[in-house]
Amino acid sequence: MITARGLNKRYGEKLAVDDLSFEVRPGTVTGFLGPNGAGKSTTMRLMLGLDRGSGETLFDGRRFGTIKHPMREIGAVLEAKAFHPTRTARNHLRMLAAGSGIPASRADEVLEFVGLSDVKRKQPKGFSLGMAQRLGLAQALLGDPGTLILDEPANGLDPHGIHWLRDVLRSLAAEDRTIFVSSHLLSEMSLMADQLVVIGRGKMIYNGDVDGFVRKFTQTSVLVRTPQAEQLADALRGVDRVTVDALGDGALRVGGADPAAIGEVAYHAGVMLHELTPQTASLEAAFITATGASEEYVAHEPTGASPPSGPPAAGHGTYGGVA
Ligand SMILES: Nc1ncnc2c1ncn2[C@@H]1O[C@H](COP(=O)(O)OP(=O)(O)OP(=O)(O)O)[C@@H](O)[C@H]1O
Repeated sequence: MITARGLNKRYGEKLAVDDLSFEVRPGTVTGFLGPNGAGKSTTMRLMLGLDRGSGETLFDGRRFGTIKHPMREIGAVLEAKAFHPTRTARNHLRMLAAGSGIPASRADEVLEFVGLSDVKRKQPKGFSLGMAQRLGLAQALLGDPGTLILDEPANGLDPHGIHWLRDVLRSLAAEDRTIFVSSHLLSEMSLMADQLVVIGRGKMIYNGDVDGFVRKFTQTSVLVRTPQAEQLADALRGVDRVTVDALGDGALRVGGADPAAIGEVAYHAGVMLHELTPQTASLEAAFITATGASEEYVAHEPTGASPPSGPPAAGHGTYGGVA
């Protein structure tokens, strides 16, 4: 169990982490989500005592700095490619193992586990980002820790690699480990996480399960098709808190009422229905609603002509930062 209380970090005038408190429970994958620059990496560094700030993080009741062999309890990867460039992957892990009283044979085990056996005698400087991420995970797992803290571990992995990572994290969580993993991408988090801690501009936006996040930040709607669209729209607009958008061709998008309520209104108005379909809100939509106002870096639409070359500038709601 990780317990973070009142974490704060200021860079000059800027409050990068603003009074964050949360818990990460064992047996679950907890996703740490936020747009670029939200403060995820800074929070993780604070948790591990690698950055000065205020607040406290306890790992099963103890601060990181008081744990005798941290590698055996907490596996952390905060930066991909943080390896000695010329030492082989295997030697890199064997050296770390020796420093923590872990048998050297464990290096080969974890390299096999992350799929790097074939390149274990190679130097990480030639590794792709995806391979470096796998080596980072191998390093984190070296001491068979009960807690994992991973900053953007899916960054650089191909779709196959992301599915592999999801399966790995889920199976580690199923062994009752505590897994805290950051990403700025909803698509990844929705695959991997059971629980979410969502931040924007250093502040807590949401802390709870993935479904609850979608429910809280999206307004679910119902698609209705009827040959009497105008008549039904009039009847529905008379109901408190119901919103109706006419989509054309006899289709309406209705918010604020479930299919049963819409069916009843239609029945009483003498309207025949051809379709009544709840629209499931995506995690992506929830993320944009939740963090839209707190995005740190937003590319703006060009005001004049399009740039002479390259892709068009991204609009609000994309999180490809322009740091
Ligand atoms: N060493 C530093 N000096 C000054 N400001 C910093 C420093 N490190 C981070 N920041 C600022 O603190 C804020 C949080 O940065 P952080 O890297 O923690 O965000 P993040 O959520 O990890 O972003 P990303 O998803 O882009 O990695 C940002 O506005 C960033 O510019």
